[in-house]
Amino acid sequence: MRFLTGKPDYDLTYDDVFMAPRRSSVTSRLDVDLTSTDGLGLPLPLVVANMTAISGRRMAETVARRGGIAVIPQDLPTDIVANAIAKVKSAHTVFDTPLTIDPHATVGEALMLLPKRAHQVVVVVDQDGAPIGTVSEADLAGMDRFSQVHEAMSSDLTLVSPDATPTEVFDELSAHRHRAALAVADGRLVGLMTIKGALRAALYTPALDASGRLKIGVAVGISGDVEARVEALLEAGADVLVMDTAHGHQERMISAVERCHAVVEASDRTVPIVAGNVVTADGTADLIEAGADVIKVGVGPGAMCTTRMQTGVGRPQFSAVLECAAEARESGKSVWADGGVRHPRDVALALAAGAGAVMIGSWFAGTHESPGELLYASDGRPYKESFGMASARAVRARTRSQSAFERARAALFEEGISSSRMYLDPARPGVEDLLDFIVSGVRSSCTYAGARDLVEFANQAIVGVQSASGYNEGRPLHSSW
Ligand SMILES: NC(=O)C1=CN([C@@H]2O[C@H](COP(=O)(O)OP(=O)(O)OC[C@H]3O[C@@H](n4cnc5c(N)ncnc54)[C@H](OP(=O)(O)O)[C@@H]3O)[C@@H](O)[C@H]2O)C=CC1
Ligand SMILES: Nc1nc2c(ncn2[C@@H]2O[C@H](COP(=O)(O)O)[C@@H](O)[C@H]2O)c(=O)[nH]1
Repeated sequence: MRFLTGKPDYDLTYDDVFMAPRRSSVTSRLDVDLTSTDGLGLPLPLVVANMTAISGRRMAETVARRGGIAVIPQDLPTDIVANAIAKVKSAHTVFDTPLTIDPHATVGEALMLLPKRAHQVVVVVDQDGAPIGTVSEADLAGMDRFSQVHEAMSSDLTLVSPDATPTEVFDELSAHRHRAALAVADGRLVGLMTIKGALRAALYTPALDASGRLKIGVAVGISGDVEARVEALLEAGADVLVMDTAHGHQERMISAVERCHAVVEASDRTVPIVAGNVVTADGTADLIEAGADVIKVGVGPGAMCTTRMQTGVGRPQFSAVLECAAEARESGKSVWADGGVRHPRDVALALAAGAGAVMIGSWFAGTHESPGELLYASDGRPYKESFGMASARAVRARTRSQSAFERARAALFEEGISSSRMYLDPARPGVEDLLDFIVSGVRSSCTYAGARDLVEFANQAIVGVQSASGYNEGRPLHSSW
């Protein structure tokens, strides 16, 4: 990447910069290869942040099916994490995991299940797991909540083989005008695919491990028994270990990364270690020396973050990524740009600055796949609650096993928001809708830079610095002025 008119001597946020188009021989946005350049080779350079309100197993399997990866937060007990890993590893790599219900369950129960997946279908299965009907919101509308699901279900089903290609499923659904195809093996329901899902399955490549199962990452904090946690996570099948703390450039962290590295080296697994968060070349170099493969960059840009206001510490994210990525490259390593992403352009700019992948948290909180319950505001808008991992709420949960005194002391140091409403975008209520949105933006950015892949993109991007009015000029107007 080079600056259009020279590098300024102050630091820049994503909003401060723009990309200039340049001569290109890339004729189609579909010719761009978005494989991550962080050494993980993810087909999609996107990572779901290790935040309790955002990253659970539904999120993990959905994002991995489209080529990215989710990181399960460090606050969860290891046995629960192992269970989440097992579920994701057993999920179908092409078909969605269906929501299922007993025919004698109530309409109220079906209505509770529907928002759990963006495909908005619940499959009615018999005691042998065979599909006998489906219900959608339209089928349940106006029904008594205590009536039974079999009274509302539609039993005209599109059944396909789990080996059917996305194009075959697309054609079947178009022909039958059905919402979802049900994949059945040996009479049992094994997956579900909507028409949009079929299109996506044809366009995206899943992120798979060496055994052809979906990938998943897990975070490890620096408090507690790092070695025991890492050993257990390796055993459970985690594909990436993310050593994570607010101040990644501290000696306790460096020691934790060294110990994590030693456990991985002694195991029979080759699992990359991501460590952070830092925002300087020195921090990057120290974590790489300790054994990290990827450095997580970002102090204070996160939507749930109060660090900069509390402490004055942090760094504008574009400059932080640019500097840390350059430092990591010197050792053949890479960085994840973590936090502050609110538009597809921010992802493109992070990749232009040299990030190997981009980590997103809060933007994905307002989706069907985030772990929280779907709630409704007084104006009827659906939302999910989100909170920061350094908020009083998260600290209370993390310190559950400590003494009352230790908990009270820890609570003094909150650096995050305890409650925020992340509204579901009516046009993009599922995380895959957001992935489509981001991917189309980033593919297009690459072609403007004449880049066929993300290595070329980071080499060829030309970035300029803009004023606040320059940024505002680029914002669309949804009504006249
Ligand atoms: N990217 C960002 O800008 C930030 C991210 N976070 C996220 O919040 C989560 C919790 O992180 P964290 O608070 O580190 O929790 P941890 O539970 O991992 O604890 C951090 C440990 O480091 C010590 N420590 C020393 N200096 C600091 C410091 N300046 N900030 C925080 N801890 C310090 C703490 O000791 P003691 O309590 O005694 O001081 C504690 O023992 C993580 O997911 C992290 O990524 C949090 C803040 C900023
Ligand atoms: N200072 C804090 N930073 C936090 C907290 N919880 C999470 N985070 C960081 O934000 C990113 C995600 O950023 P987003 O803009 O996409 O939401 C996450 O990965 C952490 O690094 C917090 O409580 N305080």
